Amino acid sequence: QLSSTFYDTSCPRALVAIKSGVAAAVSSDPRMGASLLRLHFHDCFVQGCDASVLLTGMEQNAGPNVGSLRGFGVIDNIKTQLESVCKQTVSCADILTVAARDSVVALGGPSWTVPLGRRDSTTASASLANSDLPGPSSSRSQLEAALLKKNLNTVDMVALSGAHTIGKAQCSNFRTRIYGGDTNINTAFATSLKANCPQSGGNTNLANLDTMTPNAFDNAYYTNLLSQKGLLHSDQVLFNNETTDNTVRNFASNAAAFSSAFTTAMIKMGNIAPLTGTQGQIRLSCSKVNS
Ligand code: HEM
Ligand SMILES: [Ca+2]
Ligand SMILES: [Ca+2]
Repeated sequence: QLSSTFYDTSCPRALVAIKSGVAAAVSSDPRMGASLLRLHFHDCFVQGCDASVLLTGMEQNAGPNVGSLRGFGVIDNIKTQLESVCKQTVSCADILTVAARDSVVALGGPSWTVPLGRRDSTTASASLANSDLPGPSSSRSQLEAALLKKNLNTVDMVALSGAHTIGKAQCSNFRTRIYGGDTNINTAFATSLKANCPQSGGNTNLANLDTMTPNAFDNAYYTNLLSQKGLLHSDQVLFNNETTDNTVRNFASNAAAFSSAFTTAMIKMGNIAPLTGTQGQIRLSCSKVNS
């Protein structure tokens, strides 16, 4: 059972330290907010929110993760600082969960209270990451199935995808979409993306997931979908003459509705299969299991 007051006596400075570590990192590199948010998502979907994604190797080498995840150094720095004030007390899984919330806040998004008390895994698995993380070419029903497997419903799915209001994606993840693979893409938008994402080569070249406000956590992601300017195939399937269209319209026109659905879904995602009590361990260093 997680509790928002978990560190109130054991490490009262924990939340402030995480917030200031995240704020410093995001102010020198706004994209870091996006990277930390994604790290938390990729953690929670594989074995639960247990910091398995932070262990060097293993899960980090899975398809959706390799050459793509960022932010490990920020988490390591925060952990080092917390170890100096509260020895072996604050888990890496909780640091990552709070850092995801603080990232959203640092980029102008909503805040919420984070339940705490997760412990850290002693294992990680690349094959589990490959099977449980949805990919950018997923259909809407594939996305729904991947989220349902984690007890997240369709509204949660549309809301969580709104995280793509910040951050970037590599050319290899949207090339098919802009070169005729999809018909539900704005022509001028596709043309503009081709300049930095050639048909061959340039696999790691980046484009903003939100073409309007890439460094602001707002509801512009949904407005983009209304004009077929979703960057990934898996973004545009949410607005494609389907049952999720009305939710997209609602979030595009009502920022408060999006904020409320997003915070609800983030808390649900943060509650996926945590290790608690005496399960797992409190790592001393987030990148490796205690020796
Ligand atoms: C619904 C299924 C999802 C799919 C298929 C998906 C897929 C992707 C892909 C392919 C990228 C680009 C990676 C790269 O090119 O290196 C990306 C980036 C990102 N994703 Fe997702 N994602 C999904 C859901 C989520 C969720 C639930 C969150 C968080 C709540 C999230 C947050 C992000 C962020 C913030 C970035 C940008 C990261 C950065 O700039 O470093 N995504 N996603
Ligand atoms: Ca995990
Ligand atoms: Ca935005």
